[in-house]
Amino acid sequence: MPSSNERALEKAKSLPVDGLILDLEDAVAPDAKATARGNACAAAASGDYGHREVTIRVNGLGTEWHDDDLAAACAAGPDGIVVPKVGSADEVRSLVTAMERHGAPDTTRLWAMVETPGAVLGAAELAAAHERLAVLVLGTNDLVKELQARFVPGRAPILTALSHVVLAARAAGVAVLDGVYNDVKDLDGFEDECRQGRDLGFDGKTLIHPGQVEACNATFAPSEDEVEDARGLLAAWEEGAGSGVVTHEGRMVENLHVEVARRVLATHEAVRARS
Ligand SMILES: CC(C)(COP(=O)(O)OP(=O)(O)OC[C@H]1O[C@@H](n2cnc3c(N)ncnc32)[C@H](O)[C@@H]1OP(=O)(O)O)[C@@H](O)C(=O)NCCC(=O)NCCSC(=O)C[C@H](O)C(=O)O
Ligand SMILES: [Mg+2]
Repeated sequence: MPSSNERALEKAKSLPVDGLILDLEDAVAPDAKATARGNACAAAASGDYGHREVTIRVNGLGTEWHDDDLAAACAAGPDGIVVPKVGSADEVRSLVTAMERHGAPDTTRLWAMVETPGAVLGAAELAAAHERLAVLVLGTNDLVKELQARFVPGRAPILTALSHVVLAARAAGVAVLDGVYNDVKDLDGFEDECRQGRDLGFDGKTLIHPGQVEACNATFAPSEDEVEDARGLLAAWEEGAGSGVVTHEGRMVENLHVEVARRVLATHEAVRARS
């Protein structure tokens, strides 16, 4: 959300979201940058956002605001500092060095936005560049712009890039969030895109409007059917204790499927505890 929008900052205290990105970059006009920076840092330091992870998206490397944004964000100590248009593993390492120089607490992780062709192509190295890097966030608006592609339902022009970044994140063991859906009035299209992101392996989706929260939560949380199926699969596995393979609902079950079922149930429990 734009950190210049005080009503949005207030509203976020009651939204059922896992995390907040308080933006200083593209959602904030140049003459509002300083006010937005002050708002975001005060919000991050306030402790008013409960369980929600609070992050600040600073302006990108090389912009006139980047150094001041980064210094202020490090002092505020949010859960994460989101840096847009990170281009390479070297940039990740120099960002971490700068965070340390500015005295960021260890609990403040780096979130890198992948939104240029170079970053997508180098995503594996970028994702593994430093242990302080915790999350990759797709910037699909910038990516479509840089590719000179078009927004189309189904996102065929950027599917290769989306999957490539999920592969890189999984290989490095960092989380990965899908990009935003711009048409805040088109809930059907939004739901389709959430489902696609979930199917591709994303951990979640970045949102731009409160009206998108419910559908996103419903898509990324395990459904009742998935939970039921996971419980049945674990029961079948326990019944067949000792054999390397059993069947559940006609499907082969091996220990890797047991791991998946346990993850489904753990996610379900985490969501239930939250709600
Ligand atoms: C998209 C919007 C400009 C729409 O704004 P608006 O028409 O004012 O929304 P509503 O009147 O429907 O708002 C209703 C209430 O909800 C609050 N609100 C609106 N948006 C948010 C939000 N993001 N977070 C929290 N609260 C929000 C309003 O204040 C209203 O509250 P109240 O009056 O008290 O009822 C607007 O939604 C918006 O600005 N969205 C965020 C835009 C943004 O953050 N952009 C940057 C991130 S996306 C990006 O950068 C992409 C990436 O880099 C890439 O390359 O892809
Ligand atoms: Mg962008």
